[in-house]
Amino acid sequence: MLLSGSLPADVQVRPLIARHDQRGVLFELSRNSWEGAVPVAQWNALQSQAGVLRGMAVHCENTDVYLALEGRALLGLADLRSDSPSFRARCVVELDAKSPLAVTIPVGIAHGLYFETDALVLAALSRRFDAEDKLGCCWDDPWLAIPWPSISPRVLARDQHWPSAKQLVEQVSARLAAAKAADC
Ligand SMILES: Cc1cn([C@H]2C[C@H](O)[C@@H](COP(=O)(O)OP(=O)(O)O[C@H]3O[C@H](C)C(=O)[C@H](O)[C@H]3O)O2)c(=O)[nH]c1=O
Repeated sequence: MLLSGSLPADVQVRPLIARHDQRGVLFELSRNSWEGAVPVAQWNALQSQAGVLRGMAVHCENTDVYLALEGRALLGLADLRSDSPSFRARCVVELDAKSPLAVTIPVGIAHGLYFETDALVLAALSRRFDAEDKLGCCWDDPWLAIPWPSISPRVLARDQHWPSAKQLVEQVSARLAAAKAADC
């Protein structure tokens, strides 16, 4: 569910259909035939306690898909693609295992995950993990201005000392251009 702000272009939020019966629930996570489906190269599970924030990260080669399997988390998003029609669009989407959503995050979108409760979040990656394909900025960078609710998250010291989001935009532009050139 979109909590606040506006969704950047190309970010896809797909509600997953829960099939309940007396045994519990089953829902499909992904089908290759769904529009905009991401070919998955790797699956990750992220488990954290309430109050933790992971990110903000931005990838220039990898598309991520996030969904909550247990608990609730907030996904803060911001469009850092300077040539995007929604450049600087930012928002917060709630991932709730009770009404699951799959959120697809294309390249160039900064994202951070705040755990509202203890939670287990699944991430599908379109490419295998490459530490070089991870840039970052602070979750509360004023230029980024993600419309988080009032939170005081626990973050790694590393994630408090990234360059500013404004500087990050230039890095992202250069990397996206290089990735596009390599594809041609
Ligand atoms: C993503 C990944 C990480 N790692 C290793 C690297 C570190 O030693 C350790 C923790 O990784 P990292 O510090 O990158 O994790 P987060 O900062 O929580 O990042 C995660 O959450 C933010 C929001 C993201 O967007 C990242 O892509 C996502 O995976 O696992 C691996 O071995 N494989 C992997 O696929």
